[in-house]
Amino acid sequence: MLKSTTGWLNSTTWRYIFTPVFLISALHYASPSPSRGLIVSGLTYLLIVIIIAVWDSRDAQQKLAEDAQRLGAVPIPKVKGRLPGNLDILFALVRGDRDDYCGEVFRRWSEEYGPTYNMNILWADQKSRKFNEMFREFLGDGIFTVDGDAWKLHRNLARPFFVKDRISDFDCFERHSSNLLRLVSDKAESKGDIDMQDLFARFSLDSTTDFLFGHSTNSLLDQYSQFSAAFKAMTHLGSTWRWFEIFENKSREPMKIINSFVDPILTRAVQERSVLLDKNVEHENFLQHLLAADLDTELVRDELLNILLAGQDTTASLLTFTIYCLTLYPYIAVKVREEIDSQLHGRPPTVEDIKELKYLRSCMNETLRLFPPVPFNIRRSIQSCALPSPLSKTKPLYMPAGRSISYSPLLIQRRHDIWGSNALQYDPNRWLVGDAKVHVTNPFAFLPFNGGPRMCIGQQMALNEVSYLTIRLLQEYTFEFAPRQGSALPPSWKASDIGRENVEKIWPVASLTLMAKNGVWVRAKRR
Ligand code: HEM
Repeated sequence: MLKSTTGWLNSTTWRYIFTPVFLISALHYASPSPSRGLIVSGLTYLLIVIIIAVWDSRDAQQKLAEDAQRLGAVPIPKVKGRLPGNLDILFALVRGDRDDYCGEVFRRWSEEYGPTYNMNILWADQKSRKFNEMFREFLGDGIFTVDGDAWKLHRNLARPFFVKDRISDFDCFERHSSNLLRLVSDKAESKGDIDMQDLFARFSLDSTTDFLFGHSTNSLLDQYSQFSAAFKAMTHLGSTWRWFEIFENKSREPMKIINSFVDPILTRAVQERSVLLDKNVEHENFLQHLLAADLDTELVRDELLNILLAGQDTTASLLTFTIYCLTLYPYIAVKVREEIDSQLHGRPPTVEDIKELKYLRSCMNETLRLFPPVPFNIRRSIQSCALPSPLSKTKPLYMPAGRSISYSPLLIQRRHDIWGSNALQYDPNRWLVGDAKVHVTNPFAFLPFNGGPRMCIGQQMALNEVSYLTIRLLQEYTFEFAPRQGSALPPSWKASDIGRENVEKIWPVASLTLMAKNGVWVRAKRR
């Protein structure tokens, strides 16, 4: 279990508030003049707090140094800013997020300090907050937001539903693919541009709700889908909105819309729960699977929203960047289409077909490598430990307990020392020969679905879903990139010899997932 360090009556409160206030009150009353007493008290308070803070900090540093020594580890290199508290580093982060290519600001620091560094903002390592504190209202307690034994319970409960038969429900993919193809067809006929990012977000919302609830949001059939907008709003509120909640609860309206979809389905399913408990009854969707496990209704609701969040944006992101890469490299699109045509001769794919389409899979892997849907991730150290040093000859790095550790699949998967001199090139062939071994020998070299025990549970389902829709699109259309007015890239990118700036036609940005700023606009032509 994770430690709780909060509580208003802890030793910090005593040291910084109660004790100084007690001393000051004593001084104040002992003083002959009230106004002089007030000034003396104020200054004394400040002095006491500074002394305690310095004392505490020295004490803490000493303890950390001893712990590091015990583990035979050295401190992680600290980024050296120019302003006190590394405030300029904080500003650089904000500026980088706004103006630079996704992750570029971190890449620059890694050139200076090595691949692992401590940003040391405001004189402190970043103490972490639990994910569920950030998304409490939206996600409650589900597989994504809980840790320890509670997580194991959720994982064991969910896993059996993600078996081959379930995740290969191509009828579900076909229903929503044909809705999407109809929209593409309309635009192809009118020679209009299409934002594929928007269509893919709706497609994955519709198919994932279908899979989870047995009811689809059908947002592809409704251009002004309220659910789609509300879900987007909730996932993008992230961690900061609570600070502004004093004036307005920004989650109230979107949550009302989300609940108006979820609650009636849940109520109906709960009424039919007794049927689901019969072992001979097959469960058609994840909601029924959870209800049959006799879970509390609120927990069922949380779990469904957790998995909807986990599966929707990520799948949409992979679809978006796959089509983007195929328009950016038309000669690769030609090869993928040839492979699809020779395997399928125009019919929709089966699971077995998808296994045979090795070049398509290589393209998806290459897209996941250069444009991982979760480009940044975060972990928390429960206890202090020694991390293996990325610079092999030095000692391991010391990680104190209770700290946030951010890592970037996007940067790791573009590293030349791991992926070779052509690391930045989109080269599906690397998955067919030689380099494919990289992620076998080092499972953390390629981690779009994460690694370790919390690895994505929906990986195979996502790969089936993305393959299915990509095949259906390529069977019927060719796609050309359509530059969009008002979404020009920074002029400096063309001349840049760093990263992929000079080849990109869209601006990849990181929200919770990787997206294209302003969308991915294409023109479709029927084959
Ligand atoms: C291309 C699509 C996808 C990508 C790239 C992806 C990626 C990831 C990543 C990186 C994690 C680890 C998150 C963390 O612990 O920090 C994760 C977890 C998870 N994913 Fe996916 N995911 C995808 C699709 C899906 C789908 C379609 C589903 C289900 C419908 C799903 C369900 C989950 C669940 C339930 C977890 C939490 C696992 C746990 O904590 O034990 N994902 N995914």
